[in-house]
Amino acid sequence: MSDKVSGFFKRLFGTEPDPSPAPAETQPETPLEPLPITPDAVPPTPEPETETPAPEEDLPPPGPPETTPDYVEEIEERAAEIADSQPIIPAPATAEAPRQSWFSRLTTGLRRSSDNLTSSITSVFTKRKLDAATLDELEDVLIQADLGLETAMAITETLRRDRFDREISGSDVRSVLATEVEKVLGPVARPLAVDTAQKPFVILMIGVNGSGKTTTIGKLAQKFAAEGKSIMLAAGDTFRAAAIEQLQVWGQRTGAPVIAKPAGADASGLAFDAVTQARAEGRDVLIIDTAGRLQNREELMDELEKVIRVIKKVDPSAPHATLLTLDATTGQNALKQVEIFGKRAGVTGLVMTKLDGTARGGILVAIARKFGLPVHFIGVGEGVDDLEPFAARDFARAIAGEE
Ligand SMILES: Nc1nc2c(ncn2[C@@H]2O[C@H](COP(=O)(O)OP(=O)(O)OP(=O)(O)O)[C@@H](O)[C@H]2O)c(=O)[nH]1
Repeated sequence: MSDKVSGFFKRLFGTEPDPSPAPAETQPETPLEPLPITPDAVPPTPEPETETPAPEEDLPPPGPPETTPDYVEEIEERAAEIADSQPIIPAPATAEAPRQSWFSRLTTGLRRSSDNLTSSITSVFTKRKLDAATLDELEDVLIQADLGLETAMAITETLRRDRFDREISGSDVRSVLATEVEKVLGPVARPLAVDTAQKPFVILMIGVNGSGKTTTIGKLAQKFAAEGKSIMLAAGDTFRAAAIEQLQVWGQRTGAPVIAKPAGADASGLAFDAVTQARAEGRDVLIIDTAGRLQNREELMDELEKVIRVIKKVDPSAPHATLLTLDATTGQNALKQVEIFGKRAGVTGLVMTKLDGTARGGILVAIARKFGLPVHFIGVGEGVDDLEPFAARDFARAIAGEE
């Protein structure tokens, strides 16, 4: 595990990210002229801290006004003012922070989940010998930690088989927990393989509101840029002006052009333009953002299907990866999200974010067992280094509280 610059350390505790930012679900009717891409439209905020990272005091409230030409003009003027007064200096989000290995950041990030589990395990294992009542209690603890019934049963069965009526400590149980969790996660821990024969390799980012799509795109763009890939971003969350600006900030940091239109523009039209342009420019990777949508909103899921159909008009093999971002703090609801987004949008892989903000990290195990979809990345903070490829063993050890 290599050391990386980290800026998240001081933010890990006491920050409970908002799991349900306001939906922006009204589809405006009036098509607007494309805005010129203005990569310097926003100040060089190191990383988005809230759902609406741009200064808000000048902005009208979100909603229908975002779609008016006046509003768009105002944004452009404000962007120009900011650009004049403030040079954009792309900087790593976490430049001044101490270096810390990914494993220790993972452990710190998952501390709420692991503390929850290990303290419950310790309180169950007060007796010296393992009996049936203790096993039942343990099963309840594991189910409450969102690990899922099957994994909970697998763990208690292993203990029943190997340790029944024998002396056992909390740390023995934690080690069985780590082993069983790793068994479930091993097969799904698969890196996101970018097929370099595809120019561009199109990644579509989907998920419910506030699950971390835009932030994840920024972090991925940073990783791809560091690998020397030529990237393009598409601000397909056309519902929210702030999301467009947020992506433009990431575009500046990573040197990636951002295809954008004013808030309210048609998302599928934007996706079409983006794939066409990325193809014409021979880009390696195109990452397309989408508006957050609740999986139970039929019309919004229809719209997502349309975006995919339109992408296929330019390249029938695209999107080459459809990544569902899951906010770990949503717990059991994440299972429903995987099921419905999977059916409607053909999810090819998962990214789980905000594992640092919850005691419910065990949900990833339940999801892995139920769907077997590849888990490509996990996020344990808002900083650019807080997203890493998913490693089953590290996660299993961290959640079981094993150092
Ligand atoms: N603590 C923590 N916060 C995160 C993580 N990933 C994203 N966030 C934060 O979650 C919030 C929402 O992230 P966005 O990327 O805007 O989410 P989105 O899915 O694009 O949101 P919509 O555009 O509303 O659908 C932001 O404040 C992010 O900084 C993470 O791993 N940990």
